[in-house]
Parts: sequence; C-alpha cells; structure tokens
Amino acid sequence: MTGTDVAARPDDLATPGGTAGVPIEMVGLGRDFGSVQALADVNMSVRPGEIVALLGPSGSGKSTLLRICAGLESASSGRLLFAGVDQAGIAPHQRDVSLVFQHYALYPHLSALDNLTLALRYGRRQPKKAAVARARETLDMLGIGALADRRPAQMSGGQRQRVAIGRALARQSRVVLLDEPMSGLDAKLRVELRVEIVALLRRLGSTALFVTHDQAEAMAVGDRVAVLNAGRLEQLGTPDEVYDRPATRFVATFVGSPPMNVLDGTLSGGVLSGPGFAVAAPAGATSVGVRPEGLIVSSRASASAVPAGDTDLGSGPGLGSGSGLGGGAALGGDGTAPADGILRLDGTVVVSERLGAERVIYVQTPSGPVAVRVPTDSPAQPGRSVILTASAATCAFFGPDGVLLPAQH
Ligand SMILES: Nc1ncnc2c1ncn2[C@@H]1O[C@H](COP(=O)(O)OP(=O)(O)OP(=O)(O)O)[C@@H](O)[C@H]1O
Repeated sequence: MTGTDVAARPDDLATPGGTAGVPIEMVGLGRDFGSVQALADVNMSVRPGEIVALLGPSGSGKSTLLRICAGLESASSGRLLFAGVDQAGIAPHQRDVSLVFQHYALYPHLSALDNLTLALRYGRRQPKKAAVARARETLDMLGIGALADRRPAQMSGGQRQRVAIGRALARQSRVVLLDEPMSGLDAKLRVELRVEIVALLRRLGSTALFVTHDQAEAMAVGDRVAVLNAGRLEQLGTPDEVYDRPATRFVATFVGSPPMNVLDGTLSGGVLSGPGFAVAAPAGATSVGVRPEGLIVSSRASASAVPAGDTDLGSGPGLGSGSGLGGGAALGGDGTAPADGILRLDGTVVVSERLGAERVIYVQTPSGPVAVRVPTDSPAQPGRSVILTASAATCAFFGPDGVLLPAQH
C-alpha cells in the first residue's frame, strides 16, 4: 500500500477537523479493454463524507472503477462528477484525491512524523507548525503516536502500513480511494486497523471508496456496500439491505459467511419444487434462497410424531422453536408439498464447524449441501438425519435472470 498523494490543492480548501468530502456521481460508467468489458453501465451516487465499500470477486472491476476516479484510467463511456464537476480531462494531480494502495512507499530516511509532515507541507502547502500538529494527531488516531520518531525500517509491516494510510488520509482530500489497503496484514490487525481508518475518515470528513474482496470487511467499513460482478453493479445498499434483501442471486451467494443457500426448482401451481424440496413461491420464481440462520433443524425420525418442541435441534429466528413441524402439520398429504408456504428439505448432517459463539452445520440434501447456523450445543452432529424447514417469510425468491422477486403477501 502506499499513501500516494495524487493531488495538491490550495490551502483554503483544507478545513482541519471539518468536512472535506464532496458528492461523487457516476452515470453509466463503462470501460472496455479490447474485448474485455471491465465496467458496464455503472450508476452510483455517493454522498459527501460517505464511505462506500466496493465489494466483488477478482476481476469484477473494482480497481478499474477506483482508477477512473483517480484519473489514472479513462472511462470508455459515461460520466464521473465530483461536486457536480465532470472529471473527464482533469489530470490526477488536479482532482484532489488521495490513493491508498496495497503496497506502501514511505521515504525510508524520514521518521513517521516527517513522512506525514512532508506530505502536508508540500502536498498541502501547510505551514510547518500546522503540518506537524496534524501529523501528530493523525499518528495518535492510528495508535502509533509513540512511533513518531522511528524510520520505516524500525517499524513492523503493520506499523508502516498505518503510517502510509495516515499520510494519505491526513491530507484531508475531497475524495479518498483505498484499494485493499490492509491486504497482507493478519486478521486481527485488519480488524483493528479498519476501525481506526473509519474513525479517521469520519473525523476528516472525506468521501471514500474502499475496495475489498472481503465481504465481512465491506460490511464493517461501508456506510453502503456496492457489490460488483463482471463489471456490473449488482446492488448498492446499506450492509443491512445487502444482507437482508439481496437484489440478485449473485449478491445473495457472495455476501454472508456462510452465504445464502440457493436451491433451483421448477414452478408449478404456485409451488417451486426441486430435488428433495418444495415451497410456495411467487410467479416467475426459479430458485429459492434461505440464510443459514433462517432454517430450523429437526430430527427426521420424530418429525411427524413428536411435539415440535421436543424435536427441534436448533433454530434460526425465522420460526419459533419447532413451530410448523408438530405432528407434521406443515406438510402436505404427500409429505413434500408445502402447506402454509413452508420450505422443507430432508438431509443428513455431514460437517459441523464451530465458529466462535455459534456452530454451522452442512446438511447433504438431494439439492446439494445446505448450511445451517445452530447453537453450539445443538445435537445436530455429523451422521444425523434431519429435516430442515423455513417459513416463506424468511425465503428469498429469484427469477431466471437472477433478480430478486417482490415478496409475497
Ligand atoms: N490495463 C488492462 N488491460 C486489459 N485488461 C484489463 C486492464 N485492467 C483491467 N483489465 C481487466 O478488466 C477486468 C477488471 O479488472 P479489475 O482489476 O478492475 O478487477 P478487480 O475487481 O479490481 O480485481 P482484483 O480483485 O483481482 O484486483 C479484468 O478482467 C481485468 O483482466
């Protein structure tokens, strides 16, 4: 990563402690590299001071979008506006943008403090006293105030990355662009540093685009998350919206750990059915999705005979404990067709993973493995035959184009 300072800007724009960020507008942005369509028709409005996480798999166009914003790449189509001003033809150094890359480049012969001070004095033309004060404050906020006098060689990799991030952010640019700024750091450090980066961005008020392929990081850092896939913006929403109402099947299966289970089926008479499952579904549905915490696990042997409360092996929030399973009340006459719109799937637990305060089990079903979040003390252990159920309200339905269908009422 580097705290590359792309631009200088006049001192009168620098407002210490104030809000520096500007609105960013992307209108139909596209970028082709020969036959490769790196970006296609991206539309996005980012509010001043907002942090938007750009999330997507490798090759989805995240870096290309960031480089267009920095002015290092030009768009093949569409428009990019900062504060209402079209950036086409505006050179990188005139955009007042700070870039933070994965690979930092600090001046090796300067202390941490001097690396920051230099950027502020010459990048921002700040007077020495003000620059030193801002540099010290930034280092303190990043938890490395005590290392101010050390040169890069006398710091750990994580500490050097903090200095580089501090150098880019201290300039309080109108727009801050971060491209996987924490890759290469261990998980604990990443979590610590992202909290500090967000705190610093909020303090400085810059509008920020933060590229990551780590969905947990995107959800933690972004006021909103922009999910990209093959150059297209699949969804722009708050972390809650993206998780609870994924706009597309791609988003549903990219966000969440484990992600949403999606089962393919055929719709007939208002019922979507596929290998081993059936559920009441809206017109046009070709697949049903359910989050791992939306499923209830019950013992197969007792599901149709024992009161629900006794058979529940661990439930998500979708249904009350075992409700809908008592005496097989939720099942249709043939044992698979849904009554009350309930999704039902039979399977066998094949894997049980302890994840901190919870457990995730993987159930092999005729439609493939299904992940279910259960309490740590759930008896649903590998080898156990189980029934999975979910209320229709906890299910998401997608059409043949992968787009979320409106909820049924
Ligand atoms: N200069 C270039 N010339 C040709 N193709 C390019 C160029 N830059 C990017 N691409 C292609 O554009 C697509 C998007 O690349 P981009 O680097 O923006 O993706 P990304 O989401 O940032 O990926 P990663 O997470 O791996 O960095 C890819 O298919 C890539 O190969």
